[in-house]
Parts: sequence; C-alpha cells; structure tokens
Amino acid sequence: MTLRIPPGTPVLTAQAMRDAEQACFDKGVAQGELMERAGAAVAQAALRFAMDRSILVLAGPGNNGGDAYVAARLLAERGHDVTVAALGGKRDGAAEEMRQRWTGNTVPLEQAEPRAVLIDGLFGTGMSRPIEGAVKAALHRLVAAAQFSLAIDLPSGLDTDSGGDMGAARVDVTVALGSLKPAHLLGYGLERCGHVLLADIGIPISPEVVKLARPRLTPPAPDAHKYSRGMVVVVEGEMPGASRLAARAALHGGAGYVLLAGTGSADAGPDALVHARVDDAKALHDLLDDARVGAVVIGPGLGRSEAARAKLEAVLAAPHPTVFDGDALTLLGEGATQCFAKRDAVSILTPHAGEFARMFGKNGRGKIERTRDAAADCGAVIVHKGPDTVIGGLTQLTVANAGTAWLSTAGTGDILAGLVGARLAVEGRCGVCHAVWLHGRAAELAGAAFAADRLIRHIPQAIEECL
Ligand SMILES: NC(=O)C1=CN([C@@H]2O[C@H](COP(=O)(O)OP(=O)(O)OC[C@H]3O[C@@H](n4cnc5c(N)ncnc54)[C@H](OP(=O)(O)O)[C@@H]3O)[C@@H](O)[C@H]2O)[C@@H](O)CC1
Ligand SMILES: Nc1ncnc2c1ncn2[C@@H]1O[C@H](COP(=O)(O)OP(=O)(O)O)[C@@H](O)[C@H]1O
Ligand SMILES: [K+]
Repeated sequence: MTLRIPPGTPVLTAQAMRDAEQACFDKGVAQGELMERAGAAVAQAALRFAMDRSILVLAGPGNNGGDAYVAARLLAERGHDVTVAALGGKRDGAAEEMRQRWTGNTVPLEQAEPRAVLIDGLFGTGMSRPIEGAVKAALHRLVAAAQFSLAIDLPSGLDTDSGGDMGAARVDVTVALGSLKPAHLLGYGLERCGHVLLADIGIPISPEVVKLARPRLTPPAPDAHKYSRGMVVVVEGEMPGASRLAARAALHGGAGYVLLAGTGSADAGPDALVHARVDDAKALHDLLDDARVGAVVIGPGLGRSEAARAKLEAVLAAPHPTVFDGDALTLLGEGATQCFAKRDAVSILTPHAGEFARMFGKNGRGKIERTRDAAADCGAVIVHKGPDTVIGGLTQLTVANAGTAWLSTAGTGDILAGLVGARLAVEGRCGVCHAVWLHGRAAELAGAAFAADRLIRHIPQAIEECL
C-alpha cells in the first residue's frame, strides 16, 4: 500500500536498504516476492493517476527494472495499454524472471515513442555513475513528453545518499520502496522527486536517520514560574537587529524569561524583553554566573571584532547549554571542532552551508554523513540548515524539509537560533528538533513573501498545534 509520508519515517541509505533487504532474505523471503510487492505498489500508485491513458514503462538492467516489469504486467492485466522501453538484455535473478514474465509490447529504450503516462524504472538505489549519452537523452525526452510521470523508488539519475544530480529528470510522483532514502529529502532530490509516496513492502526497518516529525509539547506545569519555564540569555552584538530577532523568537518560543545582554537600551523590541547592560566580556561573565540561566544564544549579529571574540570566549567558558550561530561560528572557523570537543556544557551549532564549510571543510560526501561526523567530532548537536536541514548529534539523525522556500530571507536563521535557545531552556536537547519543526511550521503559517519579523508572530500558533 502506498502512503503519504507519516511522521518520524525512517530514512535509509542505499547500503542500509540493501542490509534491510538482506535481513528479509535471511528470514526466507524470496527476492521475487519483494519485487512483486514493489511492482504492485507502483502499479497501484500509477492506477490512481493513469486513468485510461496509455503507459510507457522504462525498465533498466537491475532490480529497479525488475520492479518495472512487474508493474507493467499488473497494469496490462488491468486492461491498460502498456509498452515497455527496455535498457539492456538478459538480467540476473528475480529481475530476469520478471522480464520473462512480461509478454507485452517491448521496444529498445532509445527507439521508444512517448506516451501520456511514463513510469521510470531505469535505475534506483544501484545508480553507480552519472547517466550519459543516449540513455540520458531518451529519459529526458520521454519524461518531458509525458503528461504524467512516476519514478520507481527514485528518479533515475539521483544519487541515493546525497540527492546529488547524476542526470535525473524531474518526475511528478516518486514511489519510495520500503523506506525513504536521503535523496527524497536532500539536495536536487527535493525538486526532482515531485510528490513522494511511501510504499510499505514488508521490509522491517531499523533507522539511523528519520524524517522530522511534528513534536508533542507539554504546556507549562500548574506551578510554573518565569524562571522554571526556562530563562534564555541572548548576547547582543554589533548588528543589534539580529540579536533582537533571536530574543523575540525566544520569547514567543515558550521561554519564561528572556534577557538581552548588550547595550541595555530598551528602545526596540517587545516590552516583555529584559535588557541588561553588558559592556564587555567581564560583565558578560558576571551576568552568566547565574544558575537560573537555562540557555544562552550567541552569534546572531555578534560581529567579528576582538570585543565580539572576547564575549564568545566568556560564553564558551560558562556552564550553560548554548546555541552558537552566525558570527560565533565564523569566529571559530577551523578551530571549532577542537573548541567544542573540550567544552563540557551542551553546545548546539546552527550553521548554514557556508558556516559549516568554514568550520568542517568541504568534501564530496553527503550532507547526512558530513553532519553526523562533525557532530561526533565536536561532541555537539549540529543543525546544518538549508531547504534540507540535517540535525546530527542526537540519538537519531534527523532530516527536515521546511515545506516553504519563503524562509530564504535574511533574519530567519537568527529567529531559529532564538527558538532553539527557548526550546533548549524549556525541554533540554530534544527541544532542538522541536524548534526546527516549529520554525518550518511558522513559516508555512506566515504564507508568502514574509519579512523575518513577521515569522515570529506565528510561532505561538505552531506551538499550539503541538499541545
Ligand atoms: N532494496 C530493497 O529492499 C528492494 C529493492 N528493490 C528495487 O531494487 C532497486 C535497486 O536495484 P539494483 O541494486 O539492482 O540497482 P538498480 O538501481 O536497478 O541499478 C543497477 C543497474 O544499473 C546499472 N547502472 C547503474 N548506473 C548506471 C548508469 N549510470 N548507466 C547505465 N547503467 C547503470 C548497473 O550496472 P553496473 O553498475 O553493474 O555496471 C546495474 O545493472 C531499488 O531501487 C528498488 O527499485 C525492490 O525490487 C525490492 C526491495
Ligand atoms: N530554500 C529554503 N527552503 C527552506 N528553508 C530555507 C531555505 N533557505 C533557507 N532556509 C532556512 O532559513 C533559515 C536561514 O538561516 P540563515 O541562512 O542563517 O539566515 P540569516 O543568517 O539571514 O538569519 C534556516 O533555518 C534555513 O534552514
Ligand atoms: K527509477
């Protein structure tokens, strides 16, 4: 049965998927049986969209192609006009069995004529190199000419573990088999997969990575007071607007008391915000000598001067859970790993792609692996932001798609930092994922073309949806 993606859905790399499949075989399930289930799920999804239109099924040389032959057979049995466009000749194992069981019309891929409905079963998790030449040209020609296109497991030409583009065409619907893969949530996959459906084909899954789910939050206890609700200190910087955004987000994110440590001037920002005058690192150190502090936020608008660096040093030395964002991360640069590894208190890092690269370098591996490894090296939680935010350093790696690209406007990261601070003070480390969900949901509620300031107003409603 194909499903919309439920909360907390596992995300498996190509190798983890193969391991899960192997565990299934070890229990006596035949490969052909899994392929029948996969093909049936694809055929069922295609039936919903195909109506009485003619169907072209692209069948590749591996098991993705095997699934394609099953789907073709089942759709033809339902009376549809189906043609298979095949790549390659004789196959191995169950895929060859399924090819032989297909008795309908078959043409070589490169000679195929477009049909109204296209099912792409060329390559799935076995993509080992970019698609090129005549195969790529045929895939793009046939997908572009179809009125509706559906990919089996993944659009052919997407790198399973990174979502990197290896020649993929964008399809309307992708039926993920057994589990989501990183490419359904990351990089180019966000656009190329179209609408993703999940087909449960009976493979038991124990996930290392999950898709972010809506959290369940609890309202304040009956005997709560402002300090027990969570006290957040936001360090004001040389660009005070950014730290004010963070502080206001913390106030609207459920913290009981938010203190902006900087000029002490209350000219701007809500009256509920407490302003403390902190002229230098020594004053900040003294202010942080307070056991009531539940979380500190430093980085939004901090600046990169020596004074900013001194404040950062004071915060690093303090025993409080801390969110490090923006300039705080840039100031640390390549020294970040060493610095966080020796810090005892909880550290949450919220880099965007540029800040992440400045701290941990760039290499060819996928976002999930890079985030996981950096978090492990730092002993920190890392929220690696973007349309495909990856959160590492908690029990499970989590991937979050915000659902709206309107978040790509200045200041939304400052708001996330404040919100993470609030949830950290209220709930501890698990609050990090909750903050990311609330941020994305608030953005959906804010609609089109919002300025970051307006996003903050929607945080309480997002929280209310989780109570
Ligand atoms: N795991 C599960 O639980 C289940 C998995 N199932 C299905 O199996 C799929 C994975 O199947 P798979 O491993 O056979 O790989 P697949 O994607 O068909 O491609 C491999 C073939 O393509 C070739 N090839 C690769 N790149 C190429 C290129 N650029 N250009 C040209 N050729 C290229 C490659 O050749 P080679 O690299 O060996 O030279 C090989 O022949 C998975 O996505 C799902 O649909 C379900 O049936 C049941 C449950
Ligand atoms: N295209 C996008 N789709 C969804 N979310 C996005 C997109 N671009 C950015 N975001 C999110 O918006 C926020 C931007 O943060 P950041 O780059 O630090 O901005 P700033 O420093 O201006 O506040 C992050 O939470 C990021 O995940
Ligand atoms: K495919």
